[in-house]
Amino acid sequence: MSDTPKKGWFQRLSAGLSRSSKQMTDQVVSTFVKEPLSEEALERLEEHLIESDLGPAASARIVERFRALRFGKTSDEREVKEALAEAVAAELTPRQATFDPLSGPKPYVVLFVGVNGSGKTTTLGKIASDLTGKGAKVMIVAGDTFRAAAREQLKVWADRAGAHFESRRDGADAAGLAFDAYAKAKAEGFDVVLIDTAGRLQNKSTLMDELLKIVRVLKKVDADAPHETLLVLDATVGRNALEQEKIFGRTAYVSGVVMTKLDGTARGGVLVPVAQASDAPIKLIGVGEGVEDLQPFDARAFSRSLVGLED
Ligand SMILES: Nc1nc2c(ncn2[C@@H]2O[C@H](COP(=O)(O)OP(=O)(O)OP(=O)(O)O)[C@@H](O)[C@H]2O)c(=O)[nH]1
Repeated sequence: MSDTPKKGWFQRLSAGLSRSSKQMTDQVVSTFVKEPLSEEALERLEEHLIESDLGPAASARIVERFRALRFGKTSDEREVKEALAEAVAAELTPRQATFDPLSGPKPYVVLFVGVNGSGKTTTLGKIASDLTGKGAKVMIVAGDTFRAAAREQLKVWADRAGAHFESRRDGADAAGLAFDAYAKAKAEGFDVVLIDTAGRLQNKSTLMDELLKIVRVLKKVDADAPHETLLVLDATVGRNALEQEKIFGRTAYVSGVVMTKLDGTARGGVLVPVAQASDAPIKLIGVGEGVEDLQPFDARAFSRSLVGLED
């Protein structure tokens, strides 16, 4: 992730966000390039921003910034895009934070939560590959003990990354597995422990009970564990991501949000209301299926890519 050369990294981000940037700028830019800034144009801008899923509150603030700019007839495409990027970045910059499991206590325990299909397993696998690539000793724990397919998929990622893999079968107690795996990781000098969790029935209390139980037993080993709880949200579900954030954010003590599949949607702007609704900052984003497509969240770079500007 963070070791990827900056240029390639930005290009991947822009390629991933191309559908969103087209949606964001096509109408917005043409509105302002063709005519001077008017109340009517500002109203249309607000509509376009809301259609791009930026949410009503942020859209209204962005429009206010545009009103203050007082574009004349001469405003060109670049000027409009720069202003839009700056306005989006102003919304997102306070909501970014870094994910750095190698600078904390060892073993650094990261819990992954989110509904099935959100990209949890893939995100965990990409992080594992990045960390082993940096020479870290990594353990992956398959906390979804009910689904053989989930376990197998995770095992493939563990093998690919060269990470140690811990699992149990057929609905074994996930908290028991997490406790034993963490104790082993501690005894054997692992740097990082990545724990996948079940994501079914996100609205049912049993799932939250199971998550809380995992957290409780990890704290028996170290009161500060898990050191990070990443909530993985799929951008393609649009504003449903806000609902998921609410459900998990309420109970799971989320410390960071990962938004995946930003390449699979024209509505990448949804990151803005999610970032603002969440107590936890955005730490990583997924813009494709490859290992290099999981990137640290950089509000400025994201905002520039979202409107189709270069770095
Ligand atoms: N295009 C794209 N696809 C992604 C991204 N992240 C994950 N995926 C794909 O999304 C699908 C679901 O990802 P998983 O990692 O299996 O999701 P999960 O949350 O673990 O779901 P379960 O395996 O059902 O528990 C897979 O086909 C991934 O390859 C991304 O950033 N971009």
